[in-house]
Amino acid sequence: MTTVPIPNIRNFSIVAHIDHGKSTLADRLIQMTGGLSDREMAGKEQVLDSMDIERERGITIKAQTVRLQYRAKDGKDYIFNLMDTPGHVDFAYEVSRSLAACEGSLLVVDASQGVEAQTLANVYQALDNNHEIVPVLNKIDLPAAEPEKIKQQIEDVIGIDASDAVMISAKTGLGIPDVLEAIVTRLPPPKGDREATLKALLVDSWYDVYLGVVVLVRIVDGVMKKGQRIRMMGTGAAYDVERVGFFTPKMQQVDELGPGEVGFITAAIKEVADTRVGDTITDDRKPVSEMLPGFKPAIPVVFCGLFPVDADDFETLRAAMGKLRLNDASFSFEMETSAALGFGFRCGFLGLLHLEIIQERLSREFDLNLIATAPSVIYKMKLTDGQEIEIHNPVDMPDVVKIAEIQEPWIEATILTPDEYLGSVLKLCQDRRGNQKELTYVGSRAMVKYDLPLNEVVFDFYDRLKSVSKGYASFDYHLTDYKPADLVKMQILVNNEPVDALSMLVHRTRAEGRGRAMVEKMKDLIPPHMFQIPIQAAIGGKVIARETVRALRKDVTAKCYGGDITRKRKLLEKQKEGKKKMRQFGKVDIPQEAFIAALKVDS
Ligand SMILES: Nc1nc2c(ncn2[C@@H]2O[C@H](COP(=O)(O)OP(=O)(O)OP(=O)(O)O)[C@@H](O)[C@H]2O)c(=O)[nH]1
Repeated sequence: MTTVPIPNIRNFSIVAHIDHGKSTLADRLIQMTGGLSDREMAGKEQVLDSMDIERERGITIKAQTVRLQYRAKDGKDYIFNLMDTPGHVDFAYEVSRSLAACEGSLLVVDASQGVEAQTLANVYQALDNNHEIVPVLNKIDLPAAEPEKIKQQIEDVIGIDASDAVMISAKTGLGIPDVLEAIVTRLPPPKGDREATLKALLVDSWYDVYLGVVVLVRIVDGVMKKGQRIRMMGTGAAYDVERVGFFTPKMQQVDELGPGEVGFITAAIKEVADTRVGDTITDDRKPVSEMLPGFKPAIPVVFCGLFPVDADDFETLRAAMGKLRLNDASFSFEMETSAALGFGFRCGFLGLLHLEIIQERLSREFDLNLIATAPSVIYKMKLTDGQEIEIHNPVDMPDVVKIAEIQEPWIEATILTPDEYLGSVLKLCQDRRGNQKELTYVGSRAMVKYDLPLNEVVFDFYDRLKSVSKGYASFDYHLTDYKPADLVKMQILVNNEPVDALSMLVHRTRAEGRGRAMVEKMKDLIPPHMFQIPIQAAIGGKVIARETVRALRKDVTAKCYGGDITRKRKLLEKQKEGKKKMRQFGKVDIPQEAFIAALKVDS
């Protein structure tokens, strides 16, 4: 039994910064190797992005894999397994698991833009996985392309040889044959032992309405066959393999998958939750003794409450979330009740983009109108009685006198920005309690590294960064550690009663600014009532900002002089209708927009 190279296979990913052309290149590779006919490609711009929202936003969310057949210039036939990876920082975890299943990466860099924050983050992950890297300069059709300069940049910043980078235009198709050849000649083949006991990596799993749970596997040793009884080593569960196959991207079934191959299996697995991504799959009758290294599970880092605007939608919301979770184990939810917003769910996400995508899918695919409460991170609290607890909902915060210390998560952020916006970027980071760690230059652009509290980033950091840099700055981050923080629970009181859905944990120095901005927004959006309504931001018993909604002077019908009764009725009807979209809170009706606006303030 020996581990040998499997010479006719190449497994690789494409790593790139968002918009540098990863999906366009993937489509070209599929097209040139005959995976799909031109007719099938037509009308679908990006074949690998299967979800509508993905296509619309141009962001690849769920990692997908296709098998391509290629006859190289050496006259031999090769099998390529192209593992698609998402480019956005929230999905770094999905990138890492795709990378673990292959031996090499094409590093795509936009020749008119150069190296960006996610280029760095993704290529470092590929290098961590011992990948061979082939640099590919894309968009050389653009007049602004500067391939020689960008090659130098790749060498200076990333430290890999870019002298024979492949120059392409994924859009026009120029240079694509060179990419195919480079995959054969420059990326290493996988290694494995066909005679050994089955050992495979569980790369991904998802729910398909026709096939049930589909598991994406990378075979390391041995073979996986139809009818074979397999065991998932992490969970201990055993299954009989029903189908074996791969995607071209069309589904194709085969009898078995051998070492070095990537493909899918189905096996009467009930739920995606029964499969653990990173698990080792082996033969149930003669299991291997050692598991593959696997990878860390994706854990939610950002939380918020989601409440239906219309209370009658609660069950629909529950069902919709259940459906989304079937294919996204990193999204979590549990029921929550709020005095202000009624029944809803506390949800956990990988990051802000993940939150936005889920929210958008709920409203678009399930036609739900939702209010999201302020995003929160996980805080660690040491209590005076020695207990340690974790909190991601300000509502659960214990009484301050019981808290000995609060700790919050910090991140290391890498930001690349054109020099002219550097001042604004530094100010933004500084305002968000950041500590600058490093400032270097990548060509004419500055690269800054900052330590920042995650809690300051989850609000609107990314939007602000884009706006202060006119869209030119790029950003990537990873969690580092927890540090003690002077955080306080800020409450918003409407008519002297705290509105639970608007509570948040903020840094003491930032509380006043945020509180003031929130009460100002609410003041403009809460309609006048028959009485005066104070709106206050408070920490403990101390009011830090206050606005007042003045009382209505007259009854709405007063100006009708008691004359025209139908007109009077109409006015009353109208008033009633307006009320429907409000939340009755104590004696005050708060419109939905007021919640949404208060939670969206930037300060
Ligand atoms: N001019 C030019 N435009 C290109 C080229 N390749 C891609 N584009 C365009 O660049 C944009 C981004 O391309 P995508 O392939 O969606 O980029 P991506 O890296 O997959 O982005 P994400 O899926 O968001 O990670 C699209 O509008 C493409 O049409 C190229 O070679 N030349």
